[in-house]
Amino acid sequence: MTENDKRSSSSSMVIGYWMSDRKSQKLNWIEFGKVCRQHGYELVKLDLDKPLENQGPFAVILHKLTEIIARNDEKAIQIIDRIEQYIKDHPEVLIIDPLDSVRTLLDRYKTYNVVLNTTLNNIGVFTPTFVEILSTNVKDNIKKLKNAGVTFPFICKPFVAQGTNYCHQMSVIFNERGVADCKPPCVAQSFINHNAILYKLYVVGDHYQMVERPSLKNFYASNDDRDTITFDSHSVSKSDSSSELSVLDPSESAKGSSIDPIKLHSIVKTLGNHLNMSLYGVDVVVENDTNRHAIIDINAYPGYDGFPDFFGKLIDCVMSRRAQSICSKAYFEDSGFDTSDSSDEKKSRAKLNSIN
Ligand SMILES: Nc1ncnc2c1ncn2[C@@H]1O[C@H](COP(=O)(O)OP(=O)(O)OP(=O)(O)O)[C@@H](O)[C@H]1O
Ligand SMILES: O=P(O)(O)O[C@H]1[C@H](OP(=O)(O)O)[C@@H](OP(=O)(O)O)[C@@H](O)[C@@H](O)[C@@H]1OP(=O)(O)O
Ligand SMILES: [Mg+2]
Ligand SMILES: [Mg+2]
Repeated sequence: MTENDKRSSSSSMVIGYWMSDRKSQKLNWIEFGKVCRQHGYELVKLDLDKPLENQGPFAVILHKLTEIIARNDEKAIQIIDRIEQYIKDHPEVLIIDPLDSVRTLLDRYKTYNVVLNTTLNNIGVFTPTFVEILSTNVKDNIKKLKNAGVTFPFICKPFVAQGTNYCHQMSVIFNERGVADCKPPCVAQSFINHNAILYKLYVVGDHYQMVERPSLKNFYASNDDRDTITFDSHSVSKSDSSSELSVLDPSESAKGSSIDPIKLHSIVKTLGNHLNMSLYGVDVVVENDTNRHAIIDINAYPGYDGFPDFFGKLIDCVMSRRAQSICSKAYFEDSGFDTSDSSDEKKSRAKLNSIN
């Protein structure tokens, strides 16, 4: 009897997972195996070099494939194609999270547009003005920045948001001379002064948690010829970061910004609907003086550093998402929809949403 035969004859359902060894070590992932067993699930690591058909059957696929999607070389494309084919052939499998939704978050420009298209603006939550920079032509870029309303200082972020070794390399640009330092393809985004405090919202299905982190200090449009500052975001906003870029000028008082729990709740509820993701993180800063809340970054499957009982909430998320998907499939089938046809399912999901 093979491992797969044994599995299919046992009563536990299988969660196939993949994340890098580095990530699983960081999360102490072995512990999650125990939590899964307590809830009737078996946790099996996917072998991405082999067909998934021989490794299942899976009830759930749980992954952090950001670095493979972002790699985009021949081998990576083959791996992702194989996973997508398996998902297509097995519509009953729950995937956390859908690859298309993850792809959106891997593109900072698309991500900011998602936020822009929500109603969050009505409650004082916004995404700072941004524009995509695709060329190295400084004159054209200055024009583009002006037309979009991006103001100095602004922050330049690589298009790719996660999973590469350059995606966290950023710069703060103070003047037209600095525009030459933009490294396309990137997104230029107006800098929001926020007294060097970042709020990270970690979301696991219906649960979320806020943690406070250090952030960049206040910067002002300078009349002088100030040089561009370049930095690695991971040296600024980790729980143990102590970058000199986070130290406020002596003339500034570190007045605590007032984070609004209702706004945070609305951010999670609203983005949950728009992103179609269960595992993500939202970075928020509170603008000095106005108290408006700015969403400056959204990450697929973030670090969850400081999230209490992450594994308990993760298994809870898996189980409730499975229940939702089983109920909605039953509803669609009762309504005569073909659930193997994703366009049909989209139409009926819209109908279901309008009823709920
Ligand atoms: N528009 C902005 N205004 C002010 N500060 C910003 C802005 N955008 C980013 N920052 C600062 O730069 C840091 C890095 O930006 P961002 O969160 O977009 O990078 P990242 O590499 O995607 O981070 P993560 O590690 O969370 O994925 C933030 O933690 C914050 O301190
Ligand atoms: O380094 P941490 O553990 O904190 O997690 C970071 C995570 O690294 P990982 O690869 O180890 O998951 C990053 O993913 P990649 O860019 O590497 O894809 C990205 O999601 C960050 O936003 C996370 O930072 P956080 O937002 O939680 O502070
Ligand atoms: Mg961030
Ligand atoms: Mg990010």
